[in-house]
Amino acid sequence: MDSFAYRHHKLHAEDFPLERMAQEIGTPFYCYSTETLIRHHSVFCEAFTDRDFLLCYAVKANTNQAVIKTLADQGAGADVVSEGELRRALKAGIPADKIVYSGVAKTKREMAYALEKGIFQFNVESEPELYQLNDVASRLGKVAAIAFRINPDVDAKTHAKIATGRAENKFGVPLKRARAIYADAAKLPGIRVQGVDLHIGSQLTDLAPFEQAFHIAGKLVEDLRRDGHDITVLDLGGGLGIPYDQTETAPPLPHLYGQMAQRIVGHLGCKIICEPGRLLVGNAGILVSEVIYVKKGEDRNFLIIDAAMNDLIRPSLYEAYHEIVALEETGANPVTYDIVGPVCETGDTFAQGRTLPELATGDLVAIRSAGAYGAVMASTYNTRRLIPEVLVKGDSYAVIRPRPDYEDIIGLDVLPDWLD
Ligand SMILES: Cc1ncc(COP(=O)(O)O)c(C=O)c1O
Ligand SMILES: N[C@@H](CCCC[NH3+])C(=O)O
Repeated sequence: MDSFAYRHHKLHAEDFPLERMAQEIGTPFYCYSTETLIRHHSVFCEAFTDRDFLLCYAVKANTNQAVIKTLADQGAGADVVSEGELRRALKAGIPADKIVYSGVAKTKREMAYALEKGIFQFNVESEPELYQLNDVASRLGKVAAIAFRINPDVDAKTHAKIATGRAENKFGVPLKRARAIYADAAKLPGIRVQGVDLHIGSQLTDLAPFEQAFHIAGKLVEDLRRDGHDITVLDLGGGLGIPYDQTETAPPLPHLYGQMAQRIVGHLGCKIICEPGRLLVGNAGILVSEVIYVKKGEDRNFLIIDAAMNDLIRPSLYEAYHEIVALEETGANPVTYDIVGPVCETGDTFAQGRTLPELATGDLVAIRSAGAYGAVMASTYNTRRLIPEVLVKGDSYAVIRPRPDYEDIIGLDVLPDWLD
């Protein structure tokens, strides 16, 4: 098993008391490992040693305040896409000058907030956004440091819903118009052009699309410098994939990604920014759930667990594979199950045809690789409560986000007088 997998034996290690946690907290819950977060952060940074490098954790992957703080304490910056994420990153202690702001639809309010905080860079994705940022900055007497996110029209060879670098995707400015757009930006008093940015998609399992995109970005940096722009920053985005299925070949490790990046763009002497999200947190988290019923269908066994699509939507939304393991290795006979949740949709299925030791009501299972795009994409569908998030450090754990009371969900609705 490679160093990026959330090590299975950890589930049973004495210092990782999942069964006790389940009793104390109740299921389902997310559990994150401090040790794994720190290891992933350092492995990624080591891939870019000896150069001006900033890791900006894409906080959208997991916005748990303790997770962000753990990475902030390691020196991570942040990639944010909303005022909420910016507030979270600042609250976790990430200095504004280590924060980049991505996203296709930054509002005036969000721009003003980020300018007031003095973030390192706006990654601008369109001309209208450029002009609006110039207006907001000028009004505040500020100058916004920017990179344009370019759309290199590269196929990231990942799930269509998370590929972002093709011409038909909404992201970035078209490469063909990039030089003209940079020329326009250079004339604006509220704007200081400093970089080039890209992000071609998520869960990439092959280096080739990255390499293609980095070539394009590198060539653009050279062209822009020839046009007279002082380009000092190259933001390569995130997207490096993680192993979800241990039976498949693992995606390339960060040191290979780093070597490739340095080979393609190292000579430019730019400050390199990377925005990994999933890679840092994905395999640092699991979702622990309890079996409610085992139900015999016409031709299959359903393992009905207390977690559902509203807690972890990736299998329903992307047909994503997550390994599911029994917490106790009982040695019971293997049984093949469809593993489903309680929500009233057929899509509330975590896995089909999985073989596990025979399980019964009350047994615990862990859904692995659930640290990225898990809790952050949760909803209260079926009026289910958001589930607790727990951080483990050594032999202790802390509930970072407790399970809310039902009244805290239901009481959010304020009835008008005429219904009172
Ligand atoms: C602009 C940007 N940067 C970084 C990321 C992080 O991607 P990943 O979690 O795949 O590393 C994303 C999400 O895909 C993104 O949209
Ligand atoms: N939500 C996606 C990743 C999206 C990346 C965001 N830019 C997933 O679970 O795989």
